[in-house]
Amino acid sequence: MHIAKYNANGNDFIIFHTFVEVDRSTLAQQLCDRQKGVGADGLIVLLPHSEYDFKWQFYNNDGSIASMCGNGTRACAHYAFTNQLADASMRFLTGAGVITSVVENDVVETELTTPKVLSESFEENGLTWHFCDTGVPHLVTFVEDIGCFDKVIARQMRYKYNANVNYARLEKNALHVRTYERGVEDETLACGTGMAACFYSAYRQKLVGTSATIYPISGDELSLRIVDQKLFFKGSVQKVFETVLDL
Ligand SMILES: N[C@H](CCC[C@H](N)C(=O)O)C(=O)O
Repeated sequence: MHIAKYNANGNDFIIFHTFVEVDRSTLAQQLCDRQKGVGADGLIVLLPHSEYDFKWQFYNNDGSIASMCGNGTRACAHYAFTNQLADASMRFLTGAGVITSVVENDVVETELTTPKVLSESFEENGLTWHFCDTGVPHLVTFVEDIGCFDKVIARQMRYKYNANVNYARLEKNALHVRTYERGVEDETLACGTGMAACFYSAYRQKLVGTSATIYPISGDELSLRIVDQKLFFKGSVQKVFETVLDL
């Protein structure tokens, strides 16, 4: 099995393409295991599709299926273009709907799904939470010091609301974001839909304009912009290696 390992600003993925659509939850757990496998936050499998350039299967590293993955869309778009599976501008089907991504060298911009507010903002654990869906559900809280990211609180909120949990610090027109990711069950170095949820929550409160620079804990720089209620997420991706596994 030919696979590629991608790094999307600290969120890392194993990617391959195939004609065979089967449940790959167990394979995802095996390949994503950082001690016994290749190691990654998720597995992305590209499959043929009659209407779009391809469709994908996305698995978190615990084998759970997620409908969307912002960083994953950028990595798999680069993979698809590099492997001549799609042109530089492509449309592919995810569990959250059709995604458009555009590849330009190592920079990829994805038009995410239309964001949805999931509840009124609320207080819990001494913090104000905003709840939205940017392809998957995200809780967002704004803090003065991103160092106060509390994994115990994040884990508790993740299970109570079955959502990813983000702490964000606003700085002029930039956001610093830390994310506890559902399905990884830990903080990841970057979470695309999480960064988008933080930007969208800040935009709705008029804390940022129609675009902003976002810094995940990896320190990389990404950008988000909103046009006619559509979110555009842009940043670099890196193919770390490709190899053949005798699976
Ligand atoms: N862990 C997420 C899916 C991956 C999201 C993240 N890796 C991204 O870049 O959006 C969930 O199960 O809701």
